Amino acid sequence: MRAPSATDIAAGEVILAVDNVSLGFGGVKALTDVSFDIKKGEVRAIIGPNGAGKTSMLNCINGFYHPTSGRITFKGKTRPKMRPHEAAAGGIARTFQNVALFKGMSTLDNIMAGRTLKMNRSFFWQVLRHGPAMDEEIAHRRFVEEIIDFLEIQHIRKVPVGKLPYGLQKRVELGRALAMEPEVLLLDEPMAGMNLEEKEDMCRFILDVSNQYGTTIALIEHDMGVVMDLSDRVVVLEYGRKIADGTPDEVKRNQAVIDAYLGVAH
Ligand SMILES: Nc1ncnc2c1ncn2[C@@H]1O[C@H](COP(=O)(O)OP(=O)(O)OP(=O)(O)O)[C@@H](O)[C@H]1O
Repeated sequence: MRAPSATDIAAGEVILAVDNVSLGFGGVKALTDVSFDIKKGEVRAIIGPNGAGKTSMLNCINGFYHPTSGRITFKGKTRPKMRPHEAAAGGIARTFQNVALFKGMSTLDNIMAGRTLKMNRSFFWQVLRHGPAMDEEIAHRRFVEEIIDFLEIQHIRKVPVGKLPYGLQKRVELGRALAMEPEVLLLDEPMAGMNLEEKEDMCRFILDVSNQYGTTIALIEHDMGVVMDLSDRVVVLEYGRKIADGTPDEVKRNQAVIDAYLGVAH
């Protein structure tokens, strides 16, 4: 989907690094001194019990929160403080735990909304829908149609997303994130609230995004079967601290992880 550029990191190299990141809300320490990296092209899971700091970590990575201390490096450069739309324009897109779409708008328009970041023509030309802006809009629409085909949602392209079953809404949200042509895609509980069939479909699309487009994916997921099937590496948080990091098999056998999920006090 995305053409390689000279500044691209090679597959398997670190594309994003989290170094000693801490985040506090008043007296609550959501994250304490967390470090891990994400390699280009991998599927990286972030797991942990409720309140472990997983969403806070994604929010730090996409600029929604600013770490109290520590740093985040993206493509070899320390990330300055930035807002989510700046992070998205820079190549980091995300989806949310609860679907965040324009419910009254169609599937097509929601995905097109994700594309606005890529639009170069001035508002003046866009309003006129004339000349260069028209050519650009046609190219963007073609790109969005490709995503719609890829996600097999042609049959709902005109349907307002508020009328769609939950599983399909999550798929549209994935489409909107893909419309930004992200280098790193952050997925916050992409299977939450889905039935088994919807989960299987979503798993397949996530793997296809990874395999066909080489998009780097970091995901938070509670379903351990899904995590073990999808991920190349898993980082585990508990009470805002990293307690394990490794392949799914390594993490599954890690005693601290077993204890955390069984609720054993440390
Ligand atoms: N905006 C906020 N203000 C105050 N405390 C917060 C805020 N966001 C998160 N927290 C606290 O930070 C800690 C980590 O929360 P976070 O949502 O990151 O965990 P999580 O692992 O994503 O949990 P879950 O699996 O339940 O979604 C929790 O104690 C939470 O209450």
